[in-house]
Amino acid sequence: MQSPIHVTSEIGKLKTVMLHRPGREIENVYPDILHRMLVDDIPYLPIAQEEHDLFAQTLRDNGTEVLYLENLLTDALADNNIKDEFLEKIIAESGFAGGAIHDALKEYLLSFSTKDMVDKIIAGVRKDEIKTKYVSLAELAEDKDYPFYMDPMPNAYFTRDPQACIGDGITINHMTFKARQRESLFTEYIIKHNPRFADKGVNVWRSRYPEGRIEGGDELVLSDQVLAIGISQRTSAKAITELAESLFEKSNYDTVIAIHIPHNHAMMHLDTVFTMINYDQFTVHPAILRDGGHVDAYIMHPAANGEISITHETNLKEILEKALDKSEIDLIPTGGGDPIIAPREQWNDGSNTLAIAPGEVVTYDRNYVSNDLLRKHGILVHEVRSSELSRGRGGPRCMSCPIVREDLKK
Ligand SMILES: NC(=[NH2+])NCCC[C@H](N)C(=O)O
Repeated sequence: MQSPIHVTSEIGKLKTVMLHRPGREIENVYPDILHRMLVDDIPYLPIAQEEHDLFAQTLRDNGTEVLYLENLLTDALADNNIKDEFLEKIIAESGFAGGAIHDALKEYLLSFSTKDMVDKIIAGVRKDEIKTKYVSLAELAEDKDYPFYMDPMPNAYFTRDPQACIGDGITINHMTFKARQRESLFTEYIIKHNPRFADKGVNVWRSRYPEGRIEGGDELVLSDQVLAIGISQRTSAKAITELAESLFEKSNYDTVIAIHIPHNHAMMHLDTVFTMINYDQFTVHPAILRDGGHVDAYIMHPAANGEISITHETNLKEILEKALDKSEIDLIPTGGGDPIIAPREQWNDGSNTLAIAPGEVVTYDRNYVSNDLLRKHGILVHEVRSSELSRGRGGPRCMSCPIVREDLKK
């Protein structure tokens, strides 16, 4: 049976992608919680939606089927028992496993249609929206000034991170910060219960329950055998080891390249500093390279008795040439490597390109220096508007989760 998931590279023609159109969750962010919500500013919602619609249209115009997370989840919850089970879990993961607040939240959420309920869960539930049967101490005395029972999920439009499709399977991710951890429960229900995926033989390489932290922004599918992954603020060595073990045992993958990157907010994921855009071309933010183009990378392969061999290598070009069997790799520096332009454009996701076919990418219009340079290197660039979307600290790659890509010609 053909799996409904098929991603054997970062660059094969993008056939199906999952997005989330930003909604009311954006307007539930206010200055005091910016840090906790992992954003630096508050997008202006109507324009963010307009920009997002244009992004989705650019993908459709280029032959990509666009699926929306909110619709996939709604369809996954069509059966009332499953919907009930999901609600119990999401309310528990929001901090209320039982009690008066749990009961009131459940009753409130059940009063919506399933689609509106999904939108509401993403948007967040304010304390003044519900009435509890009796007043608990928690209600009276805990976080008195905090306005939410269920936090908004303003990062939901970065569909890249809660999961990642690799080969005919998926990792459903244990995300790092509380602000995003509930997002991958959506993926779990979509894979288990949406008719498009349920009982279709989708391999779950790693579920969201083991402790090690991992996010899709760190998972780069370089080929049908090679995965690159960031050791980053969001992805731990423990999770990478577990994923490598699972892939080596159950899939075609025999090489995992773990690349250590700085652990900070500007470079939270590998895809904020490094993306693949053609058979032999990559964008790279010069700040991750030491003199001579060196990084700290650990190359993992299966060894005898289910063990894993690890070698430490540092020359990024050579690592990629060897892993992809290319005689020459072209590393294109974000912002041309200029000491001001490079970090400025990287901050607004100048390295976060989404390849929609080999040598063809979608990027933010604001990163014009990087975009011009990509064109000089022969890349076809589709620019999308980015004034508001970029405020969430993610670009076209972060905003998209490829579900199906065409295989590359060998
Ligand atoms: N794949 C990515 N680079 N995603 C960016 C996610 C940005 C989001 N504000 C976060 O901190 O989680």
